[in-house]
Amino acid sequence: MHGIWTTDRIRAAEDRLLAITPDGALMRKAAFGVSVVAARMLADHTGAVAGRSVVLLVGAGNNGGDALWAGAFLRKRSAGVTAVLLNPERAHAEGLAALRRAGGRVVEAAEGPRWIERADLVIDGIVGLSARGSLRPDAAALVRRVVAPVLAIDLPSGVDPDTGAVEGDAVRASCTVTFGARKPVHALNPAWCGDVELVDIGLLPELGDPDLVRLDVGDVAAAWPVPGPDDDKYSQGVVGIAAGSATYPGAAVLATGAAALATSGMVRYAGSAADLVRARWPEVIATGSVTDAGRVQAWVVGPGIGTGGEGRSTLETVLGAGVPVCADADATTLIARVPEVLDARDPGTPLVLTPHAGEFARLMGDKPGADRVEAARAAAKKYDAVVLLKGHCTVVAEPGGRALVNTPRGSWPATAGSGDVLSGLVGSLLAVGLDPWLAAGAAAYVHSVAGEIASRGAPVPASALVDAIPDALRSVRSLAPRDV
Ligand SMILES: NC(=O)C1=CN([C@@H]2O[C@H](COP(=O)(O)OP(=O)(O)OC[C@H]3O[C@@H](n4cnc5c(N)ncnc54)[C@H](O)[C@@H]3O)[C@@H](O)[C@H]2O)[C@@H](O)CC1
Ligand SMILES: [K+]
Repeated sequence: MHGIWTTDRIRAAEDRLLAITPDGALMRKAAFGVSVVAARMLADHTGAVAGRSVVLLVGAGNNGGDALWAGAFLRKRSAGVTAVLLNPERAHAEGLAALRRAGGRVVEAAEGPRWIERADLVIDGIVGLSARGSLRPDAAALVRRVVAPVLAIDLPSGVDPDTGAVEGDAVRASCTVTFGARKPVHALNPAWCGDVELVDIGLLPELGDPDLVRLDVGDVAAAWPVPGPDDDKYSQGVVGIAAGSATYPGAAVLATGAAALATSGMVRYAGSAADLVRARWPEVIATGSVTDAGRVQAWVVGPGIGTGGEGRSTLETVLGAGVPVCADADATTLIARVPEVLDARDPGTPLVLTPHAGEFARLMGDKPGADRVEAARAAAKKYDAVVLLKGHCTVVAEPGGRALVNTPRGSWPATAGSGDVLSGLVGSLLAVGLDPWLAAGAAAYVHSVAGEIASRGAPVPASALVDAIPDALRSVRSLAPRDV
C-alpha cells in the first residue's frame, strides 16, 4: 500500500527532520530532484537540455525557494533559466543568490509574459504545502500565458493540498515532483497533477501511520482469491445478486456477469430478470425471488430493483440474511428514504454502501463537498458501513476511519451500467470473506483496470467492461511481485 499523509502531518515530520539536518540541505536535495525531472522533461519534449529555455514561477515561500535552487542546478546543465518573481521582497534569499551565481536571469511579474510564452518548460514554484485557496489574480494572469509543459513543485499551485479541490484558477501540470511522501492532492486529483514523482528526502522515518492509502497492484493481487487444489465451487464463496427488474433487466445481467468473472465461486441470481440472466450467463443459478434463492455467503442488492414496495422487501430480506451485503443504486436510495429498512440488518454482518455523489446527498442530506475523504468517513460512521464513494477518484472509508483512494486510469468507464459491474465485483469478494474495506478497494482497482483495457482511448459500454474483467485480473496478477 502507498501511504498518503495530510499536510499537517507532513509539516510536523518536516519540522522534526529539519531540526536534525544542516540548514538548507533538505531544500537542495528536493530541488536537485526537481532539476533531474525537469531535465528529463526537456530532453523528452525538445531533444536537449543545454540551450533550452526554462521559466520559474516563483512565489513567496519555500516552494519558490525550491524552484530557484532547481533553476540553479539546471543552469549547471547549460539550460537558459529565467525566474519570474511574484513577490520580489519575499523571494527565498539563498535560492535567489544561488540562481544569480549560476547565471540565471531574474525578472519581475510585469516582464514575465514574454519569457513565459517562449519557454520550453515552466516550473511552478508559486505555492506548495502552505497554499490556501486558488491562485491569486497576478499569478493566474501569468499562468494563463503558459503554452509549454508545466512541472509543478510539490503540487500544482491553486489546487488544495489536502482535498485536491480546484475552486478557481490553478496550475495544470504535466508532472508533479513531490518530496518525502505523497499528499492527498496527488491521489485525489491526478488530472491536475499529471504524473507524480516522489523524491526521497528522508522523511519516512518521521511519519507515523498514513492518513490515507492507495492500493498497489501487489495488494490487489494478494487480496484476490486464487483457487487451490482443494477448492470447489462452494469454497470460493457463493454470491447472490438481487438486481434488475422488468424495466431495468440490464443491471442484473451486468452485475451477475461481473460476479461470475471475478472469482471462481458460484453465483446465484434472484429477481425478475432470471430468464435474461440465464441466457447470457448459463453458469448462474437464477430464481425469481430472494426468498427461494438458496444459501449465499454475500448479497449484492440494488441495481435496478426499483424503490417501491418490492425493492424494499428484497432489501430487508437480504439485510436480515446474516451475510455481508453490498447495497448499491436503488438500495442506497431506499436506505436514505426509509432508514427503518436498516432495522432488518443483522448487526454483526458487514454492509458496503456504494453511493455516487447524488446518492450520497440522499444518504447524508448534503453533497460530499470538497473533502471527499472526510465525507466518506462521516457516512461510514453514520451507517456503520464501508462506504465506497464513487467519482473520478473512488474513496473507500470504513467506520474505524481507515480510508483508501483509487486513482482512476481515465474517465471513459464513467458510463451507464458501470456501477452495476462494480457492485458485482465487490459482492464476489465479500463472498470469499475478504475484509469489506479491502474488498471494495480491490474491486474498484480491478474495475478501473478493466476500464482501461476495454477502452484504449474510446468509449466503453458497461458490457465491454464486464468482458474485460478476465484480462484485468490477468494484468493485475502478471504485474504483481512474484511471491504473490
Ligand atoms: N519544510 C521543509 O523541510 C521543506 C519544504 N520544502 C518546500 O517548502 C514548501 C512549503 O513552503 P512554505 O511553508 O514556505 O509555503 P509555500 O511556499 O507553500 O507558500 C508560501 C506563502 O504563499 C502564500 N500563499 C498561500 N496561498 C497562496 C495562494 N493561493 N496564492 C498566493 N500565495 C499564497 C502564503 O503567504 C504562504 O506562506 C513545500 O511545498 C516544499 O515545496 C522543500 O524545500 C523540502 C523541504
Ligand atoms: K507549486
